[in-house]
Amino acid sequence: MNKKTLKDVDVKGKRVFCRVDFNVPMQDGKITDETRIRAALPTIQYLIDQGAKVILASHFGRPKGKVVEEMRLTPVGVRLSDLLGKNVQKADEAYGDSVKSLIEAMNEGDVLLLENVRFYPGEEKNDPELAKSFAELADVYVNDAFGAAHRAHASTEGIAHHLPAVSGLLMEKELDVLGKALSNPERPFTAIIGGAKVKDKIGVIENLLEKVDNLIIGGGLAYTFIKAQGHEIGKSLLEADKLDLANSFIEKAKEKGVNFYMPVDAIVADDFSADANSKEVAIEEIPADWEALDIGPKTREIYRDVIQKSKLVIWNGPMGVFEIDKFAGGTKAVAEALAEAEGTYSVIGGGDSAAAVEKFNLAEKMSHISTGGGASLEFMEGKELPGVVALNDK
Ligand SMILES: Nc1ncnc2c1ncn2[C@@H]1O[C@H](COP(=O)(O)OP(=O)(O)OP(=O)(O)O)[C@@H](O)[C@H]1O
Ligand SMILES: O=C(O)[C@H](O)COP(=O)(O)O
Repeated sequence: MNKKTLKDVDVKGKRVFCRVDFNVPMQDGKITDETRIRAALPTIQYLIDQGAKVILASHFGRPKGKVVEEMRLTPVGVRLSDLLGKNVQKADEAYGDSVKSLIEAMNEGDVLLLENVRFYPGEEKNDPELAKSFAELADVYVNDAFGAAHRAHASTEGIAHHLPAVSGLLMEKELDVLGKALSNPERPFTAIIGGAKVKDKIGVIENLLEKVDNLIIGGGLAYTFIKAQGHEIGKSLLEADKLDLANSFIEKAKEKGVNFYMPVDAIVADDFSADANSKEVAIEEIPADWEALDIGPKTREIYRDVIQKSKLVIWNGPMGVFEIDKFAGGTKAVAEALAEAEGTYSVIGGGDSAAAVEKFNLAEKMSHISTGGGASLEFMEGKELPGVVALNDK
């Protein structure tokens, strides 16, 4: 990476504004998945050990520039204190005099968690005044929020123009793993693309077709490809305006010598629900009134085989409606194939695929699970991430 990292600056005794992504799933005030908090610990612990005054900032949810009581970072602060084994002070605001006084009282190695930065309208607008107000709090800026690096906001981009700005350890690791995979992949290199819509994956498919040896398609978006190839798909998800695009991807794969894999069978259901009737059918035999909600057993075998022969696999998007057990088998089969494949480096591109791997208790078996959903997707599209671009060059 050509950007400065935490190891390139001296933070002893300095006030460090450290942007993290503590946007964790929460239900009734309880954190339901703390992966992102744990992923930020190495940077926070490093700053503590170096004797920095650690000022943590994060967004949470989408409060749209207003204070929303349920979106305060208080529960995150409590959990972070437990995980660090030391007191984390929680501010009720994210800048201004009250915050400055709290910082003045800090000793080296102390940790302060600011309030949700999205309570201020200037955050998402990347308001230069708000960026300055954040910068006034500190001597050094560390961006460890890979999950929010695709957003050009005041705490992810604007602030970097006012302070020495470096990446944190998580940011560095994410960029290293994903960057190496895309620029210098071990081969055979396979991408597995699933999820609901073709629309969301156009850029990723386009970019990956230039790089991979195998492209595997699954999930709801697969049925637009199946329809484009002339098969009836019943009530399965269809984006009628993407049929030509789907065919152009298949053509491009042929031209590039990329093996393009689509489902050969499916689990179809007469309703989108847990108690629907369901059955296995060949892909050319999806009944008119049924919808395909998962890849079938023959497809799973083919995909497993490709995975096992790959040296590197990037996976983004589930193979079926994995939230419903009946239609989780295809996603689980892919996760298991990745877990069992020896000598295969597996990169999970965040979001729903990461949630699926967690659900099947296979997270430990993956080589790298990205903490970014949208951010990893944009990275895989080949886009530059504003939160990274703004950091100081080496
Ligand atoms: N065959 C299908 N029919 C309908 N919905 C499907 C099908 N397969 C998968 N899905 C749904 O697609 C959703 C995931 O798609 P989505 O594109 O939102 O996620 P993703 O690709 O993981 O992206 P992100 O990283 O942003 O979370 C899941 O909720 C899943 O139930
Ligand atoms: O959850 C995420 O993908 C990041 O925290 C970014 O959140 P956002 O999509 O609300 O900007």
